[in-house]
Amino acid sequence: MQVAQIIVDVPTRQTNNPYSYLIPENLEEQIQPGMRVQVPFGRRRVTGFVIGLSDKTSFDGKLKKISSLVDLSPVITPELLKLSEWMADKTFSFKISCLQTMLPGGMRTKFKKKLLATDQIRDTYPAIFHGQNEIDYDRQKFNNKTIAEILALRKSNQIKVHYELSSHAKPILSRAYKSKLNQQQIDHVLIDVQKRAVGQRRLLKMLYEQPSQTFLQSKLLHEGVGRQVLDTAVKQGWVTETQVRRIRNPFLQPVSRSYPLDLNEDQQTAVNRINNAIGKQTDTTFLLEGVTGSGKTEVYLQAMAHALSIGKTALMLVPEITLTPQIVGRIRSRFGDQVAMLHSAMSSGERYDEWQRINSGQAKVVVGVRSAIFAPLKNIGLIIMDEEHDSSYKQSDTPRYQTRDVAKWRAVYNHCPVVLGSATPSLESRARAMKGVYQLIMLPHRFNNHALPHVSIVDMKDEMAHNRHILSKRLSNLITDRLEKHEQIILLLNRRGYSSFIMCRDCGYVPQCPNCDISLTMHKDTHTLNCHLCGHKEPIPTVCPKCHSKRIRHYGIGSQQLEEQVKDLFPTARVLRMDVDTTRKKGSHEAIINKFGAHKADILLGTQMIAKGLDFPEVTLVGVLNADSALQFPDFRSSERTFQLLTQVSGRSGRADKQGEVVIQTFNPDHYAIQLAKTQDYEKFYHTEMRIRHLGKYPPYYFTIKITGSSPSEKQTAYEMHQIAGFLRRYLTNKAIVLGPTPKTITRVNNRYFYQIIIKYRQEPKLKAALDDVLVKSQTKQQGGLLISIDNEPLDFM
Ligand SMILES: Nc1ncnc2c1ncn2[C@@H]1O[C@H](COP(=O)(O)OP(=O)(O)OP(=O)(O)O)[C@@H](O)[C@H]1O
Ligand SMILES: [Zn+2]
Ligand SMILES: [Zn+2]
Repeated sequence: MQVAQIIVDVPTRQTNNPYSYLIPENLEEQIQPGMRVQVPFGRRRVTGFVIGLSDKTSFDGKLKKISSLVDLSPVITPELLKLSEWMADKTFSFKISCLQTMLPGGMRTKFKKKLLATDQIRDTYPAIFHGQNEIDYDRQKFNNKTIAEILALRKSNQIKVHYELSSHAKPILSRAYKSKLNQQQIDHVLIDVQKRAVGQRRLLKMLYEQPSQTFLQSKLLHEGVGRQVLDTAVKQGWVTETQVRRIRNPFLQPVSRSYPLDLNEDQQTAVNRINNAIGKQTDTTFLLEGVTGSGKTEVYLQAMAHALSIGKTALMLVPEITLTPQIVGRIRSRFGDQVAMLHSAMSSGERYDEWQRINSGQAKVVVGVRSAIFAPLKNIGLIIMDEEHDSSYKQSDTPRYQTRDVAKWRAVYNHCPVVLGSATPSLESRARAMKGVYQLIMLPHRFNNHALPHVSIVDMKDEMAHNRHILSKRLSNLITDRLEKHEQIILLLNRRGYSSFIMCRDCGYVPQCPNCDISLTMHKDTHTLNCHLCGHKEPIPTVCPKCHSKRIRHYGIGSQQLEEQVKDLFPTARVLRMDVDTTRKKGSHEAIINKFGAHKADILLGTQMIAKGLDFPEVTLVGVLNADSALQFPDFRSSERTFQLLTQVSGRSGRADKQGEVVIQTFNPDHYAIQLAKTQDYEKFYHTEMRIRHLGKYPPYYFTIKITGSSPSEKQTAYEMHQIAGFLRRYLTNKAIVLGPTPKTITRVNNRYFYQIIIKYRQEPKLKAALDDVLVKSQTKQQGGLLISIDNEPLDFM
């Protein structure tokens, strides 16, 4: 008898290793690693992932049996199974969490399975299909013998399995028609149809040419066969009406085909080096450092094309906010229907359909955000991470993985290169390139040698003395100038660390969240004060609860207010706003960008969303309204973030023939991150920042670990965290630096108190063992609700 090793869906330390279950006899041939099953666990029934199979002989004692199958074919590839093991280890998380993370959202929760059969199979297996082409698998009570039969059919591809989300993602069915006549009969009918009945003749011709084809109604209508004609055709018995499942199409608009462009010398060198590695199947990591507008995208496209040309697939990742229709359009125009897209703004049904196209090998190019790194793509020839420095590549919840590391793991597995691309590489990556761990490829000039934009800095301290408007004199003069010249403008409101709150002008009172140590943010659209951490909401007060003054006002500025002010100042300008509020609806992000791209607006204003990736030739002015709001963060990476953001957004200006200009408004005009963004001198920034990191013993000179502990009692959190810090100091070498515990910047969230410990180290062979020990102890003791989490290479120390 065979035994399956199963990781059960019970996320605890004790259940982190596989359990063995007997495979029911009928299913022995069918169960494969990567499928999900239901198993008895204690008194419950839980889902689990089969990760391996073995012979019973090595087991004594009584094993429980697998109760039922969840999947009829593997949903996790052998590669991803292996990856999950590595990832659990690397991110200090449970294997089950890693496996779950790899599945597209919809499949993690509720879904139904449909079996789809051809007419022939339907009739051969009446006990399964009862004369239908499509049945609900879960509704039927099949015995194991029938299930084995179904699995065999599925394995030999004689039937198809389709997952359907039971709740929101219903399949889309389209009306369609199929000929009931053979060609001879059609000939016959045609004799009787009058010449004037153009529609009928057209339909019959189409049926004649493809008698076994199922025609979508939409296609027929498009071809000039009207509804009336179709009704007649059904009545006359020429066709039958049916429904077909339509694959959801996440690409809203068709794109026209594009062809490889002639590369300039730098681009050609880059492509040659990457293609060479693709051909040789080496797992080299390249850092493609190219200034904004240098043409990195074309390099990606041609390297991907090379991977496809030798029969491989390609995976390209982009940050959440740059997965703009623009970049997807460029990729799709080159590779057509081979492209699958994975993005969080897609419905779970769409994501499932795309995932399915990838899993089945139909899609050969995948473009997506962070989670797309788990696409079940086989035979990968190239992995690209655009804007590799972007913080969205690090997952902030468990499993806290860094996409870059996963990409490198998959590259090793697939023997393919990774390309990390950026105008402002992360210090980590650039430092690795300097050490020769990565290969550095530079694109130092803009395409066609267009000049980088001219950047000026406005000191808002001076400005405030005579102008209390959010737009400085210089910026508004330039806006007027551009409007006159009929050129376009982008205005960025930096929202990181910036919120719009209300304050009493008489006593200084600021409303706070009752559950968290943070002030409430004003939401004009819902007329509420909201807590961004726990979701608490309350009405906006009209009198100060503390001193009863009526002068309780709104401070700070949101993009909505900015829009109003800009419209006030420039009443004739056509203004578009892009932020979370205006992009909530599906397709709205795309609509705004298309509108701006078609020059149906003069000013595009918004938050970080507009900072990256956009390529519009008519944009010749970029204004940054509050450059330094991120600088005030107590975080060692805040200078790097600020520099990157300013360089990126400046890079939107003057990308074509016209010289671009940038105005940066700031209260810290002398800060090096701002000064160096002015000259867009990455090289100097890199060296300056590296010196600071060296002095402060920060990454990339040191590796870091953040341990966060929380409980409902502050005293207890502090006590337990002191114990842990003490243990680490005793256990690790004296070269490791253990900082804390300290309360986190926002100590109380949802009435739990958060403390943290930071470990900095260069080489610490016993670190892994120590941290595992911390986790095991915290779980077994449960310590009255103390929850511990470990973040390997955290993005911040806050
Ligand atoms: N070989 C080429 N021939 C013609 N045009 C090109 C070529 N390479 C790039 N371009 C054009 O140059 C512009 C900038 O290229 P692209 O958008 O790829 O830059 P990028 O390096 O990705 O910049 P950013 O980092 O700012 O997004 C685009 O309009 C692109 O079409
Ligand atoms: Zn007051
Ligand atoms: Zn709160």
